[in-house]
Amino acid sequence: MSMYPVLLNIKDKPVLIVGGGRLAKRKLLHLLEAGARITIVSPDLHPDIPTKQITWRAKHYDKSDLAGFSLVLACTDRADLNEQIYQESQDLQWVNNTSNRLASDFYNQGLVHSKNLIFSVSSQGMDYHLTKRVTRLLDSWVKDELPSLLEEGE
Ligand SMILES: C[C@@]1(CC(=O)O)c2cc3[nH]c(cc4nc(cc5[nH]c(cc(n2)[C@H]1CCC(=O)O)[C@@](C)(CC(=O)O)[C@@H]5CCC(=O)O)C(CC(=O)O)=C4CCC(=O)O)c(CCC(=O)O)c3CC(=O)O
Ligand SMILES: NC(=O)C1=CN([C@@H]2O[C@H](COP(=O)(O)OP(=O)(O)OC[C@H]3O[C@@H](n4cnc5c(N)ncnc54)[C@H](O)[C@@H]3O)[C@@H](O)[C@H]2O)C=CC1
Repeated sequence: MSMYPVLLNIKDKPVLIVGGGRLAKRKLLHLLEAGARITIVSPDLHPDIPTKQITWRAKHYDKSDLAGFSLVLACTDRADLNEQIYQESQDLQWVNNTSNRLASDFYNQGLVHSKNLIFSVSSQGMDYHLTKRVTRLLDSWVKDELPSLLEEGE
């Protein structure tokens, strides 16, 4: 069985990120680019997180934080807590557990943007190192080769 890939129109939709570290920053930037309304629950925030563009709950996570969010990213450095967030979510909530792919409702993908095109890479959770390598190769190809190939096709 394979996973089902989609593009979400997430503009103005509320998204919860639990944890405010390096990984949260990386996932946040893609979500902000797509216009999501982000709330972060974390006692601290990575210095590169743009505080003016998010709502920050400066506290430790508890279950009540999940209320009102369909999409949740569990990005803390505690695998047990990320798992707890996944377990405490309701049926209609989708949780990205970043420390255990086997207890996660959705995965992020390697992304390359080029004008209106989005190229995404996924190993369906099997090998993120491979995904990272292929994404880098794809990025070079999109920059170096694609423009001339598109010109030829015109
Ligand atoms: C299932 C998934 C869920 C999700 O995160 O959505 C997942 C899971 C896990 N990743 C882990 C670790 C790392 N992942 C990366 C990198 C990326 N990981 C990404 C996606 C995904 N990772 C999803 C499936 C992807 C697929 O299907 O192929 C990318 C593509 C996109 C993104 O992260 O946005 C991005 C590369 C893109 C780019 O760079 O372009 C690095 C390297 C780095 O950070 O530089 C490390 C550190 C390695 C190290 O330290 O050696 C761990 C162990 C955690 C632990 O040990 O605790 C788990 C948990 C597990 O596998 O169960
Ligand atoms: N899926 C992926 O792509 C990757 C996953 N990881 C996983 O992500 C985890 C986090 O990594 P980093 O962001 O680098 O760690 P980090 O240490 O930079 O950030 C962790 C954050 O979680 C917060 N946190 C801790 N306890 C909390 C609580 N009770 N409530 C709310 N927030 C809490 C901390 O305050 C901090 O802001 C790693 O341990 C690893 O399991 C790491 C790299 C890639």
